[in-house]
Formats: sequence, structure tokens, C-alpha cells
Amino acid sequence: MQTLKVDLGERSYPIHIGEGLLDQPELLAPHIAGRQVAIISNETVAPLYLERLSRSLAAYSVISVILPDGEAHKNWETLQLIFDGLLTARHDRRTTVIALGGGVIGDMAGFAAACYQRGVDFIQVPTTLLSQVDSSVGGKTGINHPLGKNMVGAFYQPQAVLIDTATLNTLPPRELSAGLAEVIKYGLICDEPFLTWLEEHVDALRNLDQAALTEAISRSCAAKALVVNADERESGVRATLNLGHTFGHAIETHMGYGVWLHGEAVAAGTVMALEMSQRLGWISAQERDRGIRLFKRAGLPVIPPEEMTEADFLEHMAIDKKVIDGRLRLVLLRHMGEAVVTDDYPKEILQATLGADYRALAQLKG
Ligand SMILES: NC(=O)c1ccc[n+]([C@@H]2O[C@H](COP(=O)([O-])OP(=O)(O)OC[C@H]3O[C@@H](n4cnc5c(N)ncnc54)[C@H](O)[C@@H]3O)[C@@H](O)[C@H]2O)c1
Ligand SMILES: O=C(O)C(=O)C[C@@H](O)[C@H](O)[C@H](O)COP(=O)(O)O
Ligand SMILES: [Zn+2]
Repeated sequence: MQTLKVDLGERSYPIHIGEGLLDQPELLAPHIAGRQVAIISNETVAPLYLERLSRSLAAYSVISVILPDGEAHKNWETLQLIFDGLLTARHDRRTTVIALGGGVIGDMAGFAAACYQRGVDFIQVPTTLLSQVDSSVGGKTGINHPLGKNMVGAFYQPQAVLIDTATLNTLPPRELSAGLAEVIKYGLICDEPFLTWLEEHVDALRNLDQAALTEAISRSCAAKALVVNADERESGVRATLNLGHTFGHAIETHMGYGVWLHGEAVAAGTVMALEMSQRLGWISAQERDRGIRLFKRAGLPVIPPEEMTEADFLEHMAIDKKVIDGRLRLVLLRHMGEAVVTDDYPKEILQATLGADYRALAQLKG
């Protein structure tokens, strides 16, 4: 087992990474203050892992709240089910909420924990690659609004993150690929050697090679922890974690939540960010194509939805959380392995990026 740390003073917490950690109650116990525990999961993950996690919590009074599965349920109505469960079981302020599932469960359980009786402890037990490399770390919690992704939420850090890499053995290949989009993101924004490593190991990752997965997860969590330590509430460098997300969130919102997976939208959105960075003269066409090639090898889409017009993108992007005083800030690549957040770009370059021929780019000629 490896342990990393998110370093936020009094609110610091460990990220434990290893195979079989669901069966190690001693990793959870130090982070549970009272006798009550509420496991939040969904109808897909609960049959797979709830019993094992509950066995590790035999010393506590445990309830479970099982939510419907999917991004389409990351909303007020489903959040309410968590409060219903906690109140019906008379959980008090010393309860600990445990999120068992992917990013949807983690974001919703974390938001519920932030709100319930004005805040109770919570622990992340992420079971998708995406949630293990990204959403379980850093304390962004929340739900979607029909007009925009994650538009209602809170920064609320967990007490601990417990990553059992063996849970990935049951993850559908499409979901594994979606997680790889956020892994590739770290290489692009802050770690060029990691990109090279990913080029060498992408097939092993897709084949669920445990050693490769553990390395990718720990490098990703370490990269995210460094950024979060420096800028917990996204007043600066944390926004670089949003590479591809302004375009990607527009895709998710426009297409209907769950139609494109978050990681898929991030992949296509990152290709758009690569294209814009190339049009600005910051990276070369070969570097852009290097990124596109890696997304394709990871099994991810690199072409935005054909039905989305330039106007559709602009409409959704106008309510991105990085908009300040009506000016949209974008995360772009100054170099491979170095991201910048900027509102200083010619409007025509953004328009050309939205109108670019991604189908032709995806052919990767030359
Ligand atoms: N808070 C953050 O910092 C942050 C970061 C990235 C993404 N997110 C959010 O995370 C969400 C995406 O997360 P996700 O990709 O994990 O999607 P998800 O939570 O919808 O999980 C994907 C699918 O895999 C299933 N699943 C989960 N674990 C499984 C397992 N071990 N075996 C079999 N099936 C399993 C789920 O039931 C679901 O059907 C989005 O809502 C996104 O906005 C948040
Ligand atoms: O942790 C962050 O900061 C991120 O931006 C990570 C992203 O991968 C994630 O999708 C996040 O939920 C997006 O945040 P948002 O503030 O743009 O909704
Ligand atoms: Zn994301």
C-alpha cells in the first residue's frame, strides 16, 4: 500500500492506494469519530462492494443509502434521498458519510455531508478509475443544474480517501477509458514525462495491469494533491485542472447528462484546447497530434458532437465557473506539460477553434 497526503493544515488527509483495501478496517477506523456510519452507493456498485465494506465496518452502526445510477441523477432530487436516509435513521452530527462509488456518488455524498446538519465527516471510497485519480481528491462536491455542470456545490474535504485498485476489475472498458482522460490531463498540464510514460503503458492500463494502474493512480493523485495544496478554492493554479472542461462541460450539458461520459467529453474538449493552443502558436501541430493520438489509443473520442454548433458551445461556455465579469477564462497549453489560465486570446481564434474540422484532425495524417 502507498499513502499520499493532501496537505491542508488541520484538514489534511491521507490517500491510501492499494489492492484489497476494502477489507482493511484499520484504515477506516482512525477517521470515524462516532458510532454511526452511512454508506452512500448506487444500484450498480452496491451489489459488488457494499457487503465487503460493511464487513470492515462491523464495529459501527451502519446504514446504506442506495441511489439510482448515472450522471442524469446527479441532482437535487437524488441528493434529497441521502438526507431522507440520514434523518430516518436519526443520524446525528457525529455520523460519518462514506461515498462508495464513482465520481457521481463521491460528488453527491460529499455535498450531502457538507450540508447535513451543517457539516458531518465524510470518507471517499472511489471505485472508478476517474474517481480514483481525480474526483475523490481535492474536495469539490456538488450536483448538476439543467443549465450547467456542477453549478451547485461546496468545497468540502474528506477525512480520508481509500482507493482499492482491485475494484477496477469490474469496471466496464468504456468507463476505464473515461478515467484515462483525466490521467492524460495531468501529463498535459504539469508533467510531460508522465505523458511519455502513458504512451508506453496505455495498453497495459487498458488491460487492467495492476502495477501500471497503481503507478498511474499514484502519479495522478500526487499531481492533484500538489495543486490542491497550493490553491484549495481555485483562485489560481487549481483552474488548470479544468483543462478541456470548458468545452467538455458544454458537450455534457448540451447532449444531456450521461449521454457523453464526463471523461469522454473531457477528451474531446481537451482536443479543442490543444487545437486552440496550436492556433495561438504555443504548441506545434505535431504536439497537438501527440495528444490526439494518445486519447485515441486510450479509446476516447477526439471529435466533438457533430450536432453542436459554434453558437451552442458559446451559449454553454458563457456560464462556465471560470467566467469573471462576462469574460471567459480558458485553460490552454503554453507548452506540453505546462497549462495556463487566460482570458487574453483573440476572439477569432476561439471561433476558429470551435469551427475547426476535427474529423480531418482525427485522421492524424503525416
Ligand atoms: N469532484 C471532482 O473534483 C471531480 C473530478 C472529476 C469528475 N468529477 C465528476 O465525477 C463524475 C464522473 O465520475 P465517474 O466517471 O466515476 O462516473 P460514475 O460515478 O457515473 O461511474 C461510472 C459508472 O461506473 C459504475 N461503477 C462504479 N464503480 C464501478 C466498479 N468498480 N465496477 C463496475 N461499475 C462501477 C457506476 O455505477 C457508473 O455506472 C462526473 O459527475 C464529474 O463531474 C468530479
Ligand atoms: O478538482 C478540480 O479542480 C477539477 O477541476 C477536476 C475536474 O476534473 C472535475 O471535473 C471538476 O469537477 C470540474 O470542476 P468545475 O469546478 O469545473 O465544475
Ligand atoms: Zn473532470
